[in-house]
Amino acid sequence: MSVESGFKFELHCCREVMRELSKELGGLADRLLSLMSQGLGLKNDRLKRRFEEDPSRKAHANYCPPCPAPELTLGLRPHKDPIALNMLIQSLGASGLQVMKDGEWIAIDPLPNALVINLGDQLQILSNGRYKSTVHRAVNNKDARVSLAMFYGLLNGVADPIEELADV
Ligand SMILES: O=C(O)CCC(=O)C(=O)O
Ligand SMILES: [Fe+2]
Repeated sequence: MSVESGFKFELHCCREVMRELSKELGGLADRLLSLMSQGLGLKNDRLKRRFEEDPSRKAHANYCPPCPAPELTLGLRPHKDPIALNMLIQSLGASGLQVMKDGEWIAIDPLPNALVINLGDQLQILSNGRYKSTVHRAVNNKDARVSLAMFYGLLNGVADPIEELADV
């Protein structure tokens, strides 16, 4: 099998897995948004309805190769995700993800069969600051590390909070 046909074969496999994953995570996102709507004192389907107006789903994979001097580099610089939710799958074995809390970096090590749910800027804006977008980064490691981020949010971004939460 040539490299090229091997690659196509891999992509074909990925497409099915990604379709299934996207479907399952879409269901999870809906459940999370329902709980978050309740947390805001809104109707259960309020956030979901807002996202249905202009939905966006994107997958984004990160690969950090083994690094001989991890203390000198970063895998991903500190940032906030610009979307609403990031449902992140981390490869087991190599840690890397860190979240800023009270001025300190906290390691979020991978656990078997666990997702990391990161809130992004769109939820901070929609909730009028009641939910916070997290600052996070990925440090390098002597071992290779892969993460798969499934982003869920509004395609064209958002400028205003949900009407019921806006300051009057
Ligand atoms: O690799 C990670 O754990 C973080 C990934 C991430 O923050 C991103 O893709 O936006
Ligand atoms: Fe991120």
